[in-house]
Amino acid sequence: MTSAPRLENLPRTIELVRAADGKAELVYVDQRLLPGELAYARTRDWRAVVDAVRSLAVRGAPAIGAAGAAAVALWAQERAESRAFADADASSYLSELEHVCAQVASARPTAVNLSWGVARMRRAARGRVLAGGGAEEAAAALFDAVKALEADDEAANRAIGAHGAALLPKGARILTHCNAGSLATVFFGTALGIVYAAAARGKVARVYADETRPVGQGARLTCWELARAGIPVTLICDNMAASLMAKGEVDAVVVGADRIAANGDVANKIGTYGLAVLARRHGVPFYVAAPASTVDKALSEGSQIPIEERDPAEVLPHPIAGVEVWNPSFDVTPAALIARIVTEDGAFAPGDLP
Ligand SMILES: CSC[C@H]1O[C@H](OP(=O)(O)O)[C@H](O)[C@@H]1O
Repeated sequence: MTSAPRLENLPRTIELVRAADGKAELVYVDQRLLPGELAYARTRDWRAVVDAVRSLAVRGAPAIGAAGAAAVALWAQERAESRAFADADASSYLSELEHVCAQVASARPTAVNLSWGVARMRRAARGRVLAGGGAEEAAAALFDAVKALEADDEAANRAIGAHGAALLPKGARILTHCNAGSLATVFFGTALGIVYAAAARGKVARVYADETRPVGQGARLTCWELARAGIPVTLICDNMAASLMAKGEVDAVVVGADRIAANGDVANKIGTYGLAVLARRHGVPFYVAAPASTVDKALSEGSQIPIEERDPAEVLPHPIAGVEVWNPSFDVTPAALIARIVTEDGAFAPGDLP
């Protein structure tokens, strides 16, 4: 069985910091360069953060939620620097705030964490300004609000890990899809957070990682992360999962989520739905790990979840004349195929989410 995971070998994925000059600056791992290079990007420009989310330099539902929040905080800093609050009344500030929040939230449509993180910052800024605070006070309040969101994310992930680890048998062989690891969050991860918590309890024999076409988050990110943490990991092609389950090599499937509808339908990386069908066929429990902020009670069922379609070049880098490409980045797994949804509040049957 595994020993304690070497979490000290994992980077903090994204962090808003105070630079030497006291200004807020976002530091994040540029995940496009992994596994070849662990490189950090630094920016004070909220527009660059939006680009980083769109380009998958920062990806993973909770991580893009933190990025969205930081983008609003960086705008507030830029606004405070650009001109005194005195030359524009609160209503123009709040109008600009709405415009920036809408732009940041539009960076990627499926993960509700992005719009949730932006909305949390919008509330913080509005509260400060409507209470009579100026642009400087609003910027300072947003910096603190982002730090609180970062701390909340890691705490939620560790709670998810503990609840999820309790579901797994000793010697568990776990199949996962995409990357719902520390790299998909501020730190610790959701699906891989369950792996880390279970490994710390000596319950993990091995993780099988789907490569996850077309962007390869499993091959590039999950394998890199688990290997650095000292967790035994085997990479498989997405089309090998069925045979692995047929051989009886999988005790549980554990994946992340980008948005969960009120009835427990789950949007996650494309290919998740197929894994859930295979798991049901082979009697393998299918677990979804996500913070409660991923649950969107405004949507009654999964068919209402917006599914991002990305550049066809991700699938076919060299176009072939006459060949169309369909590249949805997510799919929806019906609640009926899910054994438990694990949040920081516990492990729930899909229809019983609080
Ligand atoms: C911890 S949830 C991460 C979630 O996000 C991933 O998508 P992407 O890499 O495109 O941001 C995938 O759906 C993961 O399950």
